[in-house]
Amino acid sequence: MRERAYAKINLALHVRSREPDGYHRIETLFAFCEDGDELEVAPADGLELHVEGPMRQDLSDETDNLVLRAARLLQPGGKGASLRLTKCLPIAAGLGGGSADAAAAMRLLNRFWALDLDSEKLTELAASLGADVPACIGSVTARGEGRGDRLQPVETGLGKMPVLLVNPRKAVSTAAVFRGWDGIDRGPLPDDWRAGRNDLEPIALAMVPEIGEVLERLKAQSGARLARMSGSGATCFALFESVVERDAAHDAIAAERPDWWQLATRLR
Ligand SMILES: C[C@](O)(CO)[C@H](O)COP(=O)(O)OP(=O)(O)OC[C@H]1O[C@@H](n2ccc(N)nc2=O)[C@H](O)[C@@H]1O
Ligand SMILES: Nc1ncnc2c1ncn2[C@@H]1O[C@H](COP(=O)(O)OP(=O)(O)OP(=O)(O)O)[C@@H](O)[C@H]1O
Repeated sequence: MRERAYAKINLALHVRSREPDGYHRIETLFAFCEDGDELEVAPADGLELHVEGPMRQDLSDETDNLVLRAARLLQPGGKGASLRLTKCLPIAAGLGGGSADAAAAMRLLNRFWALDLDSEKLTELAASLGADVPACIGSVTARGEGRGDRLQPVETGLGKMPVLLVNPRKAVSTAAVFRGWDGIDRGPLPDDWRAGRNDLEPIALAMVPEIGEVLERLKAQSGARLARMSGSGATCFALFESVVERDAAHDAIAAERPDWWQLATRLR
């Protein structure tokens, strides 16, 4: 049995207020790409996790991996599972990689252990693992409020639009970026998300100047409809009218910055 952990992007993200517990109330539009990490499960006596894939080395201690935390959350007495995670998404990148892994583990183990939890129950349980995990359960385009965990599916009309993701290989701490918010509410997420913003973009950009260069290069590509940072960065995305234009952009950026991470994908 396997599940894919779909890469998350925030098409827009507005920060509205800081709560007394330090978390922030946001309004965001989540979208998901058809590619990401892969998770497989096989029978075992206890719980075990093996990590492989190109981004494996950037993950520290495996015991606090979100996949195992998700598994422990659902594990019924006496059941085991051997999980294999193929880590393709960069870590601390604004793509919700760990959150997508946790959500994929919950969907997978719900089937593997025949727990029969509906997606509403999974989404509710997911909130204890992180703000992005509930959205990653369904992995469909949705408006998120509160911490990003109050969800409303929306139809954007974007379909399976081609997407290019670019990360300058600089990890960004989500907590540090939120701490940099100046407390100014710049207004709600508009109905037309294109007219929105990512309020975390200027904060992350001040911490990682390369984000400016990524955005500049994406915006300069022919056919790029919109380029914006995702989540707390540093990954930025651009939407393209055609696969040909997306792939041309990928090749042009790879030629100029072979050191950057890129993923040519589509919205799911
Ligand atoms: C930036 C986003 O990715 C946008 O989708 C999310 O808001 C963050 O999602 P996440 O990484 O799953 O976040 P969590 O693991 O819950 O929180 C990491 C840290 O980010 C900060 N945090 C997160 C979410 C939120 N609404 N306000 C916050 O201030 C908190 O300091 C928290 O300790
Ligand atoms: N399976 C996992 N994949 C990635 N990170 C994990 C995983 N398990 C635990 N983590 C930890 O979670 C932290 C955040 O990683 P993640 O890649 O999910 O964040 P992100 O891409 O910044 O997400 P966001 O969109 O919220 O900004 C890292 O410090 C990492 O060590």
